[in-house]
Amino acid sequence: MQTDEFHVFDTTLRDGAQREGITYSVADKLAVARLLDQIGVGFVEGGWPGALPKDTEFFARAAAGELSLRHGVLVAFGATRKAGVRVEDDPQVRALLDSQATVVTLVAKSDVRHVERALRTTLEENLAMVRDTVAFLRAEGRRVFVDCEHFFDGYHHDPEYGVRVLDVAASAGADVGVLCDTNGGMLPMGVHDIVSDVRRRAGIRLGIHTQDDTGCAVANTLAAVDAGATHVQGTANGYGERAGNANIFSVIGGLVTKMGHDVLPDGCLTELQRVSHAIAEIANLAPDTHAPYVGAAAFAHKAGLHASAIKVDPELYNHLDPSRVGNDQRILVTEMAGRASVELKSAELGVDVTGRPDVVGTVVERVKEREAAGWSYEAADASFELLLRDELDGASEPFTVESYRVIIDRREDGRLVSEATVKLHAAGSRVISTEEGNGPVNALDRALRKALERAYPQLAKMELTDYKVRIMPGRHGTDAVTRVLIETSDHEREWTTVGVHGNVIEASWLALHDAVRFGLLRSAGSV
Ligand SMILES: CC(=O)SCCNC(=O)CCNC(=O)[C@H](O)C(C)(C)COP(=O)(O)OP(=O)(O)OC[C@H]1O[C@@H](n2cnc3c(N)ncnc32)[C@H](O)[C@@H]1OP(=O)(O)O
Ligand SMILES: CC(=O)C(=O)O
Repeated sequence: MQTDEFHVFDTTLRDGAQREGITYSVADKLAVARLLDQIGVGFVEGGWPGALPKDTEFFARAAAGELSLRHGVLVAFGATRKAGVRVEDDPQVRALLDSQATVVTLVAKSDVRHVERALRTTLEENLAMVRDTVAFLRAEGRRVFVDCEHFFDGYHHDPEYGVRVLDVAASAGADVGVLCDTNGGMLPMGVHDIVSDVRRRAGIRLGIHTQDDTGCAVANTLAAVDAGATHVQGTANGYGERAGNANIFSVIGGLVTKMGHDVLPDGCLTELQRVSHAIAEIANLAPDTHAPYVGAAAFAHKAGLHASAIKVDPELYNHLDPSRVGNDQRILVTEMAGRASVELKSAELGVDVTGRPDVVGTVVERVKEREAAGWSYEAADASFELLLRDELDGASEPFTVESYRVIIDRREDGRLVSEATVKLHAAGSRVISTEEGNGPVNALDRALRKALERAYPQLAKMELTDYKVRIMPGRHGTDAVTRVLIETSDHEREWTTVGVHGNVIEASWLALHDAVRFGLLRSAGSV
């Protein structure tokens, strides 16, 4: 359990689910809640029971034993009672009790314009709605947090009213008054000033909930903490309505590694990257490669000058040790590489280049020349490793190709039939193989594997899992070239290879050839 001194409150399953494009099933929600518990957040807001049938079911299944949180507690979200309705008669407030959540977050209006124009009630009735609902839930033994919607916008119009809402909530027994930047229009300086002022005037613990419409949600959250908020709300990967919410991983990263707030249980910080990616999978969204702290590129270095300093000390170009948040440093070898980049990349790949400055220099030059011609090694580690090993000691060739041929036959009925023939030498024999495929590259892939299967039965385990083609516009009067990236898997590991040529079939063949060659050398333990 976290201490109560500082709350990390996650709303991935409530506000995060308001992101366009996300639709969780109940099973998804249970899985996300378990993942959030693995990073040790103190509060997991599960949804709005009574408003969404799925959320009602989620709380019922959680209460029936399908969810047991080790670090945090489950929170139900709902609104204050309706205007003019007795709290005990409000079915949505009843649904909050029925959810069996021990903590409830109530959204309350704290901007006079919203009270008058959206709720269409009086300022006094809105205060009574807050008071009645908090007191009712407290009397039923629930812990209550109050999300003050549009607090910052409301403060600009009437700095007194929001504080009155907070005071009413506190006197009715609420634990936290959460200042919400609902429209997400704030900047950190304004958040800091307002939180500081409210902290002096309101008699309740303050929380912060920010949206990312100015791109400042995380900064606004940290500014609020600096000004005295001790409860932060955010969502996994910043998912949320419109531009999203404060990314909880960045907020936690900032709090723990920059501001000295030890807000997670021991051992949880290193789970950040894994949990971020696992939640992206469940949300059916690609993980953001460039996300701070947890993105695959968050500690990836492309510039040669960065690498040369990192070689001396990784701290010189990293804002923190990536392993603290479960991430890794990566060196990218591209046209921007220098000798240090190749040395560090070689070490990362387990290739010893000590005492071979000649090889390092040649590889730098070859990569620069090839990238100028349209190649790209930053996503094709396997092709880079082959290039490096070929320069170092001439990595062995498990097979040599004599020729290949591809035919595309458009039949009278409109059917397209692709057929490829590959002639090669492997394990002392000359082999000729012909295969059909659903396209020319598929036919080539099948013919190549067929030709090699007797010599290398392990090829049966390898499969082409991704194929990307990009036309690179010609430069300085040269023709356009095609770049092909192929991802291959042997069900234990994936590797990516690249091929570039003016002809798409040859570009594909080069990438395919590297893919199979790398796979065979890997299975032989040579790479
Ligand atoms: C800032 C935020 O993101 S808060 C979270 C927002 N999340 C969601 O809206 C997702 C779930 N929402 C829903 O399922 C639906 O919108 C519901 C069930 C909440 C409401 O559905 P309906 O009652 O059909 O919606 P409708 O738009 O007609 O009315 C909303 C009512 O809530 C009232 N209301 C709005 N905010 C509050 C509040 N903080 N406290 C009390 N009542 C409120 C409105 O005045 C309106 O009252 P009325 O019925 O007397 O006119
Ligand atoms: C409560 C909430 O989600 C908001 O005000 O943005």
